[in-house]
Amino acid sequence: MLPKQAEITLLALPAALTVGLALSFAWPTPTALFLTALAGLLPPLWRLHREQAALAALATQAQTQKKETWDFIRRIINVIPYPVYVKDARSCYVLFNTAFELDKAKSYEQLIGRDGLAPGSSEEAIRLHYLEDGEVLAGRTIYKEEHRNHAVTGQELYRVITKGTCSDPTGEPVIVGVRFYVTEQRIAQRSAQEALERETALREQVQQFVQRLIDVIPDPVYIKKTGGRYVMVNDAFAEYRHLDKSYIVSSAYPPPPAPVDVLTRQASIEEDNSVLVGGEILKEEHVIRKATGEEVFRIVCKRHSIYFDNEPVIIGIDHHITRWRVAERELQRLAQQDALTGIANRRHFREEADRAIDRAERYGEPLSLVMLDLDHFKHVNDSYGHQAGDQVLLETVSRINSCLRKSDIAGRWGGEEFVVLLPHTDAAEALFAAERLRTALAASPILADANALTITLSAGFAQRLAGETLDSFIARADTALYQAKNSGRNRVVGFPTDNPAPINANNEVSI
Ligand SMILES: Nc1nc2c(ncn2[C@@H]2O[C@H](COP(=O)(O)OP(=O)(O)OP(=O)(O)O)[C@@H](O)[C@H]2O)c(=O)[nH]1
Repeated sequence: MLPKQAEITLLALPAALTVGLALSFAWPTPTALFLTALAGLLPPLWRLHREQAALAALATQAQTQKKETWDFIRRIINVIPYPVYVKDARSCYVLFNTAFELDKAKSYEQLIGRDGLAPGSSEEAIRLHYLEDGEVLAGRTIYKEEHRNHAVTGQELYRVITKGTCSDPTGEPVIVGVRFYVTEQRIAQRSAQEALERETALREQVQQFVQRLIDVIPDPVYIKKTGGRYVMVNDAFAEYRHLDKSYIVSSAYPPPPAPVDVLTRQASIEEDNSVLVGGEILKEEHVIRKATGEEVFRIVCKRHSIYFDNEPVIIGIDHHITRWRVAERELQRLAQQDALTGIANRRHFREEADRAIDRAERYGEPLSLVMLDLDHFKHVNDSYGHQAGDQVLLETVSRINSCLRKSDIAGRWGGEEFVVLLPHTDAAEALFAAERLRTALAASPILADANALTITLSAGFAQRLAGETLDSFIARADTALYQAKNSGRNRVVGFPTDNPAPINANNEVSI
């Protein structure tokens, strides 16, 4: 647009030309000539005027178009619910949406054309602000997440900020920034993480408690996953396996197999598989044999369960009862044995004799019994002492045992009285067996407390009659023994099988 004076000048020039020409024809003075010359400048000045006017119009149009474009872009970005802004090369806001105004908690007027720095920002904050904008203008793209509190409301915020550069409609470089809020997601993530951490801590506490609980149990207890992977074992289990507890549960795959034979192990694997799919194993007392040959008595219980990580597991307890069984066996042995001589006591002998009678009855086999009594044993005790008497009893049993077959059963009937059961033996064979016993004792003196004592015994024997009870059987042998004592001692007397009546002198068998 030309200034007003220039327009007046240009409009005055045609008038000056007209006046100049009229005067030069009528009165050709220097003034007229000057005016004529001035009028000659008219065409170029007019052209200049037109060109300047056109330029001014173009500039006005460009400004209008830029404003329209800016307004259009602003309408577009106003639709975006996240703060979006454009800054010029001086880091001042030239365009932004209403979400950005709300985000900054400032009005349009407070933001437009300003750098947006909070009043009182530190020099370092200002420096970094311009440094980052400078880098963006140089081509760097910013992508960062910030965790902060809202300047006005104090609300906790998480936002992802992106900044890049491009040219504005006039070709000037600008910074385009977008703030994307992820507060809800991040808080939800954080809550989930905190919940997970709480659950993990709780799980560890529960695991520690369970560990302490099972460590109190004196029997091996374990929790096992598929493939024999142990996830928890107690002290007793580690001790039984002779392995470190942490090694058993941390070893990748799987710990050394249990020290049992192959068949036992295979059976155990099959049991595990059935429990893992929901079964249950309860094995009453049974015996396994360790590789060392040692017997282990136990009661096994395996139950299906779900571990903390939702995997199926076996909770197992091996109730070891070996020491009770060993003690029980020992008690049984003691209850069955005579304390001094170690052979069967009267009660156990009767049990064994009952079984032998059953067998003999079933198979129709002969069965004989010999009652033995030391002669004048009281005299040994009285003369040499009780201890010497004991030594005599021990040696007597030793000699009795040396004369018997494996299937024969010897017992102490009481005091210095013994009983021997002879399976598969009839009266004739029993006579020889009893005589062998008598001879074995009388053959050589017994050394008792440095005294060589010649000891003899008397014996009575009987062959069992079909259907006869043990008491009757013993009574007949005892009757024969009584007869042996009465007829002089150191002898064997049999109760005849063909005459179950009480013995008398005529049917006595004596040697
Ligand atoms: N040292 C010892 N003596 C025992 C034991 N049990 C019983 N006696 C003794 O054995 C003796 C048995 O004596 P008696 O029943 O009179 O019989 P005996 O002296 O052998 O006479 P006869 O049988 O008639 O030949 C008693 O003195 C008992 O005290 C024992 O375990 N050890």
